[in-house]
Amino acid sequence: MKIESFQTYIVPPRWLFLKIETDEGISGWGEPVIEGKAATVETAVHELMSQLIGSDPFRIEDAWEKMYRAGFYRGGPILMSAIAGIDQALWDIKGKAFKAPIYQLMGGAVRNSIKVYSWVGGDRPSNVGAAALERKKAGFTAIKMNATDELQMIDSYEKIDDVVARVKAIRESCGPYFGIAVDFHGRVHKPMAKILAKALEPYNLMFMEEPVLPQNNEDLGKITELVKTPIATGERMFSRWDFKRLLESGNVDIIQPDLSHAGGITECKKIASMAEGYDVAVAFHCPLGPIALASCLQVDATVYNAVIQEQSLGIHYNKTNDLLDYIKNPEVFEYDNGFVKIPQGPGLGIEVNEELVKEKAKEGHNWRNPVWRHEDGTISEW
Ligand SMILES: O=C(O)[C@@H](O)[C@H](O)[C@H](O)CO
Ligand SMILES: [Mg+2]
Repeated sequence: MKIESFQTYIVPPRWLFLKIETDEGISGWGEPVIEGKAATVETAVHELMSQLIGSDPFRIEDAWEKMYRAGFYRGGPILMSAIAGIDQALWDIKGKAFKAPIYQLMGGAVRNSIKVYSWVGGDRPSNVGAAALERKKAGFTAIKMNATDELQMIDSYEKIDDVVARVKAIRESCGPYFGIAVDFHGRVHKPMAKILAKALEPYNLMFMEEPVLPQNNEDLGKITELVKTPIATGERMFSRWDFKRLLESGNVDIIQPDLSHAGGITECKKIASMAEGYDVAVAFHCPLGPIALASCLQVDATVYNAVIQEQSLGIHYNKTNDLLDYIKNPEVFEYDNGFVKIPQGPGLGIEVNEELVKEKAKEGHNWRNPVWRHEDGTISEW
């Protein structure tokens, strides 16, 4: 079998899909995207794919090493996201060719399903508390919320009180054992991160995410000295080489590589194995589309230390939304009591609705991260 051709599709709300075709009629799908830079990643996909046309799609490790090593420059969000989507599509092809779900080709399953969390938003404590309770009633056992817009180096204790009030509202509406994760989103500078972490500690969080920016990961030790709360980070780290120092530091409890940003199925399985050696858990990051989610679930099936899966389906997970619209078999994501079952179909287990993808690609998208500014006019962390 040979890789014959490929197409990329920029589709709403902010995604990029890739289809790779072989000379034997089997094709596979990937989702190579970094939010806000879809067109840049698309260009990288085209450059990388030009070196794969004509090669054997089953030699995924070889394709990965070629994309990673032969280019001299390596790593970072753009290249690793491009590699990620190509890698997913090659695994999808291989699974379909062998008529097996990808996890069967990766050593087989250690679990049948994985716990998921939903995201909740809202400015007022009462709204956030009610939104979390709706998720709980819909079957979720855990949610994640953003802490705040930004906390600058020195900032107001009023903002700290506001975050605490929202977390308290969820704790009160959903009870003592409901999972609450708080995403600091790298928006909280170190001096205030210490204060916020301490203020949230009494609420028994499931985890605190990106308490500092990944560029400042050495400061995680300052946080772990202060609080017992599990620390999660990794959505902006892109390879084993990015994760190795973090794991060696001992200052992380849950890593969150993204299957569409960090080199795909092949690389994320390896990152997860490294973490297992440090007794560190994995919660794959995935605020993305159906191909990314399907890829995560295949790897979750094989990773012993995977503890929970992010996914962008919320309270309406059993109704129509962007993620489900793009596939012909939305029932493949089967939710039950806060868990989603591992899909069992060949490859990624999803049937992409190609007609709709083509239709939506005519519309495309121009999604950009919003730009925020502080009172004094300076740019805010997003
Ligand atoms: O943990 C999350 O899902 C967020 O941090 C998103 O990745 C971020 O807003 C970029 O889309
Ligand atoms: Mg995050």
